Amino acid sequence: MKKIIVTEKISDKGVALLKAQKDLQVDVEMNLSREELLKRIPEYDAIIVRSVTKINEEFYKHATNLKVVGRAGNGVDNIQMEGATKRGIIVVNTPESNIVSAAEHTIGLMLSSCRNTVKAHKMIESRVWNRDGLKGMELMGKTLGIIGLGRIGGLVTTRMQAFGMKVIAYDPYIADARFKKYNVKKCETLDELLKESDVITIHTPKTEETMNMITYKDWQKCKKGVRVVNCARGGLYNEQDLAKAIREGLVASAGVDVLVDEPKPISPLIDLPQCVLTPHLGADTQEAQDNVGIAIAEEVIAALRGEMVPNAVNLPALQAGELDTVKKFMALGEDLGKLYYQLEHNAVEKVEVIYSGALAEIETDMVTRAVLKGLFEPVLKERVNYVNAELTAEGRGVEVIESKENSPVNLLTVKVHTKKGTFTAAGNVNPEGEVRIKDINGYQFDIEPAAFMLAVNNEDKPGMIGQIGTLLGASKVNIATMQVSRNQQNGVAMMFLTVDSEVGKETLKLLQGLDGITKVQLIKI
Ligand SMILES: NC(=O)c1ccc[n+]([C@@H]2O[C@H](COP(=O)([O-])OP(=O)(O)OC[C@H]3O[C@@H](n4cnc5c(N)ncnc54)[C@H](O)[C@@H]3O)[C@@H](O)[C@H]2O)c1
Ligand SMILES: O=C(O)[C@H](O)COP(=O)(O)O
Repeated sequence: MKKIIVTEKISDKGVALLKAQKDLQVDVEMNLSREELLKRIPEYDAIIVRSVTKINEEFYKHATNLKVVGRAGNGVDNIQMEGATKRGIIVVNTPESNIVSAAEHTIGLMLSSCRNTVKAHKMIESRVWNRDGLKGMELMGKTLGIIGLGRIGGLVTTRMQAFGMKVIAYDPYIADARFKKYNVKKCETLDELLKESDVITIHTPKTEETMNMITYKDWQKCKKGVRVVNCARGGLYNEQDLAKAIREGLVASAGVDVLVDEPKPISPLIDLPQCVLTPHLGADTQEAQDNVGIAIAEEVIAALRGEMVPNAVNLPALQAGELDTVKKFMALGEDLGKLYYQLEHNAVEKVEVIYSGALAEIETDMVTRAVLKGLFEPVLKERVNYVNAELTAEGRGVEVIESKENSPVNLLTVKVHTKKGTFTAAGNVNPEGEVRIKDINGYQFDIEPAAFMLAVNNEDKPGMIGQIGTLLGASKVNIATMQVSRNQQNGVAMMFLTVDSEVGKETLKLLQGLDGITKVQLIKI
């Protein structure tokens, strides 16, 4: 039975969904110390975390059985991705599930910091009714600078346009079309945004590039009295520098949901009355947490069962509509890949994956990964999977070339190059949606892959089929299908059989000894 540990609070609905799975054991352990977690993690196949648990190299070294990291939320900066990928651990998150809550909280922080709401509340709490020093700033007509026009940046844009703000944005990684779609002026540089904005809101991920993106000298470039909101990640601006800029009046206010040292409540911003702070509450609404909990439960369950997961962070993204088509070609690619090491034993130097005809139109990245997974599986077993298939090839010095060909025929061809020659296998998915192997080393077939198959090379002469059938019959192996192919009369022919059960070593030896049989190999798919 696979085991999942949940180390941070996710919604009851998410936990209930996990617990409803009969083939999974779920442990919710929210108060484990780091030491306890590292001690227990070898038992688990999957872990579900939020933004606090650090999934780093130290963690992976202990997580010897781990297959899935589920991030119940959006940002994955607490998860070291390279470590997961090289170990074949799939990382899944729920990027869309809490973005509305995060956008609304951004706006809440913007309004409350621009209107001194918290300072005013504190005064009333101490029974003082005094409006002096509490004058705020209206947002209508002001310029809002959005750093990072992604999902949340986009939601904040449309909402603040409704407030009558002019929105400008800096995001060097997105196409101009997105700026147009949101009717937002594109800033070519961060400086341009800093100079023009009355209010700045940050919505980038935390990366090496975005850490400390805004420092003291940058606040000096801004309009005096600029306001800032950060509902993205702690550390995107330098907190010491922002505090200095606020104390000097360069920045009028800050709305802050995230701190660089969180969850420790340590920051120079905390003591400044111009700041409104919340303890990373952007995603903390009933709605977002229900969405996130259910979504992460579904994804982790699917990933543990080896199914395709739409939000796998360390796998290529697939659109919902593509998923079904791609899945079928992945099955074909994996089967073709699996043939090589079961039929040949030479070290692989290069793999070519050729997509012909309509296949060239599909999203091929996952299919190529499936070919590589299938190729290495007979020798590496479960150590290779879709996540680390490309890295596995690279690590073994295998060059991978993917190409697309115009052709009237739809075909997926895998060519495995070795010092001793090239092995070729090709196939397609027929109109009924069934996988078919069409060609092995130039021998034409139409084989429906099965769990147990026999590939036989034999002299092209009478009596070959009969001998094989008789021997397998005597060994109580039932033949499901049998196809014979040859390139030339009286040359070497190839037979391909699917059988209903495993063929024992003894039977294989007897088959190998039959007159005219040159090679017999058992293939397991
Ligand atoms: N406070 C919360 O509770 C909360 C909730 C959800 C998300 N978040 C955080 O909000 C942030 C945004 O989330 P999202 O879903 O909108 O992400 P997203 O990936 O949809 O958008 C991020 C955008 O930032 C841009 N970007 C990256 N580097 C940049 C740079 N150097 N300069 C300018 N732009 C850059 C990207 O091109 C992208 O368009 C993330 O950091 C996420 O972790 C916080
Ligand atoms: O990235 C996110 O989803 C938000 O920052 C929320 O983080 P949390 O799950 O720790 O609240």
